[in-house]
Amino acid sequence: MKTIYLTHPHTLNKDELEPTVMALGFFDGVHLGHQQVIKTAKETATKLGIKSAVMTFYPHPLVVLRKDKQQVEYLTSMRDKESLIEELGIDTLYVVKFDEFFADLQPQQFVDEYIIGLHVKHVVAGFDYSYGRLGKGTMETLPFHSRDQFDQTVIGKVEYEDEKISSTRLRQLVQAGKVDKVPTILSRHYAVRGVVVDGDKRGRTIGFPTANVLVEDEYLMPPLGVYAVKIKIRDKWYDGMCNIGFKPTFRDDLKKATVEVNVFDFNNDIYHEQVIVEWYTRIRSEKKFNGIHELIAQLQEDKQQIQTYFQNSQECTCFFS
Ligand SMILES: Cc1cc2nc3c(=O)[nH]c(=O)nc-3n(C[C@H](O)[C@H](O)[C@H](O)COP(=O)(O)O)c2cc1C
Ligand SMILES: Nc1ncnc2c1ncn2[C@@H]1O[C@H](COP(=O)(O)OP(=O)(O)O)[C@@H](O)[C@H]1O
Repeated sequence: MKTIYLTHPHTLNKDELEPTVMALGFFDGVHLGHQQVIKTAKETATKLGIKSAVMTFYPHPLVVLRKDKQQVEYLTSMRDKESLIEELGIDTLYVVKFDEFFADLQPQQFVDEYIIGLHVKHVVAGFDYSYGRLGKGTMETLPFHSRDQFDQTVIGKVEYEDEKISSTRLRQLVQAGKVDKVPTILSRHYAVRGVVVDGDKRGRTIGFPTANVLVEDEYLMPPLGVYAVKIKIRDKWYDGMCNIGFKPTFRDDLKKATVEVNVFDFNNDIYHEQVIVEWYTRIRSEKKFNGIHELIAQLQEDKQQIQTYFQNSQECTCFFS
């Protein structure tokens, strides 16, 4: 897959681009609803014998449209989105910088420059997709703005248990700590990327070394607590247990929660390694213990519980293989 970054006004020339079927959307998470849109674009392209493309935007439109919102937390980084979309067999990914100039485009101008102008012959988008200034363009207005240059397929609401599958719903699950419910609508476990950094060097002295993961700050994080996780280190997945918290048994000065993973059946130096943490289930809240022995007893119990959990779950998702 080729990824092309565009900033308004773009300078691509329609005559030098191959005709394509394009899926349009922000696609944060690339969940089951998004997958339906992208797969339909791919299938339509195959049927028509032309190339497939996805157009997405960065950063999230809210960053530009809502001045109070400096940063949006994402379910997928641009890198995750790219590999997930590539996995669906798409030929070209357009990433359009969502800035104030792009946000200000009239709907017709967006269609002229970013659909017709990119040699798109067929558009696929969800029923509630909107485009152009103030989101004035909708799937109802798209045929009018198309100038008969392209066709369209509208994907209806994709639901799970009578509710629309959406990035918002996924965010609510993650923020509520219900990471075990995520796979039903995401089709994989929620995952974040980060790097292993130095901690207090206490873990190894109590028999539970922990990789302190500095998570890339754009990711939405689950709430504080202890979780069953899988962690990918140097191309291999391991089971483990993770605490997101402030270590109240030892510290009362931390400003930011740490993300610490005790990796099962593992004994290597992994400082500075890039890792991926996949969230399986939340087992308890963080507690302040009366000393180190109580904490160790709890960690032994946590480990037992999580090992049993993984023994009983046969599935292997691990998308980012
Ligand atoms: C699975 C797990 C659960 C934890 N639960 C708690 C807890 O409930 N309370 C607490 O104060 N610290 C908890 N911790 C954090 C430990 O206090 C921490 O790992 C230890 O102090 C080592 O820190 P270090 O890696 O910075 O050396 C937990 C850590 C792990 C891996
Ligand atoms: N099973 C394991 N789980 C996590 N980290 C481990 C493990 N075995 C060895 N390590 C290494 O030890 C470090 C953690 O030891 P710890 O004493 O908790 O130090 P720190 O406080 O710097 O995280 C990890 O960053 C990693 O390099």
